[in-house]
Amino acid sequence: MSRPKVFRPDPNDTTRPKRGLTEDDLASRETVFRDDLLSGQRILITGGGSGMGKAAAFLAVRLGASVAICGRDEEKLKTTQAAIYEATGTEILTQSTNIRDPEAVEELIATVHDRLGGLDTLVNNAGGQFPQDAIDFTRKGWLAVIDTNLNGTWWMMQEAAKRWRTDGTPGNIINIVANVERGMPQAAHTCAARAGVIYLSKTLATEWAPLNVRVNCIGPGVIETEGFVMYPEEALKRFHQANPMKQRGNAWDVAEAITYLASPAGRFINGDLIIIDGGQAQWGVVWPAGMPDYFNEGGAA
Ligand SMILES: CCCCCCCCCCC/C=C/C(=O)SCCNC(=O)CCNC(=O)[C@H](O)C(C)(C)COP(=O)(O)OP(=O)(O)OC[C@H]1O[C@@H](n2cnc3c(N)ncnc32)[C@H](O)[C@@H]1OP(=O)(O)O
Ligand SMILES: NC(=O)C1=CN([C@@H]2O[C@H](COP(=O)(O)OP(=O)(O)OC[C@H]3O[C@@H](n4cnc5c(N)ncnc54)[C@H](OP(=O)(O)O)[C@@H]3O)[C@@H](O)[C@H]2O)C=CC1
Repeated sequence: MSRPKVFRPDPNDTTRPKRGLTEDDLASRETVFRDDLLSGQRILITGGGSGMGKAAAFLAVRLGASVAICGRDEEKLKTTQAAIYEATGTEILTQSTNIRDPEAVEELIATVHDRLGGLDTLVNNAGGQFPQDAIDFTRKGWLAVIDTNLNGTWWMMQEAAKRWRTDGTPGNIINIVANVERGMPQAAHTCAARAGVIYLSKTLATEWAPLNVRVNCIGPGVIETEGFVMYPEEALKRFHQANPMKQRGNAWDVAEAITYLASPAGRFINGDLIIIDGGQAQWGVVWPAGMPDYFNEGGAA
């Protein structure tokens, strides 16, 4: 199998299909949850302008929550804000923020408290990576992925918790990570960062229990979203073949799990990792987009 050494998506390539759930889907898709399940809750979702974060924002608003979203791209945030308003008549709060910048994170948490009157649940969903063999990572590339997924998530968690401690109010943190239990070739940087977040979360679940702050992670498998643009078409054709259900998940699968943890049903769940991957971790090869020839020669186990 020929594998590109570097794949850089072209933002102007209009030939690639648009992936992920549409705004109409997000506005009307059936949910198992009660209409007012999150009524009164204030929820901040990082990376809420697209993909799973956007789905979680739509669902939370539909279930009565006050929602804030952030991301780097202001236009993306405004588009999502307008779509949610059109679907529900509810205005969400947006603030463009790079989670890698601790001062911007400080401002974001302060704004959310000022504008929503507090914060009940923080969903750290912002993140991502590019596919590359680890040996070829540049220093800048490695640092970009670690800084976003590990440091950025940490700045958010720490700032939210400091405010909860000062105010003496309870808190709930849900970190979206990835399914890294067996590693993932061509995504070693993200595996390192996500493993860091998982064990940070397990530790803080205990350390912050006296503050009445719960911390959990959700590990999605391959979930079809706008973020798929980071991967070549050839690789995308193979993703579902590495799954025993021969399917990809969708953003709603993850949005409903976030909702479960944000709701009173999650009250006694703390320090855990919920995997949503259709069983991929239990089966098959760890290369989501196919193996190099080395592993195929003579038949892989
Ligand atoms: C062949 C395919 C095999 C795939 C198998 C493995 C992976 C499967 C994983 C499947 C499950 C996970 C799926 C998802 O997560 S989908 C969601 C994806 N969404 C995103 O990733 C969006 C957010 N991502 C980003 O914003 C960026 O990737 C990044 C996290 C790096 C953000 O950094 P920044 O904004 O600083 O990025 P820059 O563009 O400035 O780049 C900084 C340096 O990083 C290196 N780089 C960046 N892109 C690539 C690339 N495509 N290939 C190689 N290296 C890259 C590079 O050193 C950049 O610096 P220079 O531009 O100066 O060279
Ligand atoms: N889809 C999948 O199969 C899987 C995804 N994941 C992870 O789930 C999360 C959501 O992914 P998904 O919805 O698929 O993809 P998207 O690319 O749609 O979402 C990623 C979001 O993160 C935001 N983001 C990235 N970097 C930063 C930053 N430095 N500061 C603030 N916001 C940032 C982006 O917004 P903006 O560009 O505006 O900054 C974007 O909205 C990501 O962490 C992803 O890596 C994990 C496993 C599998």
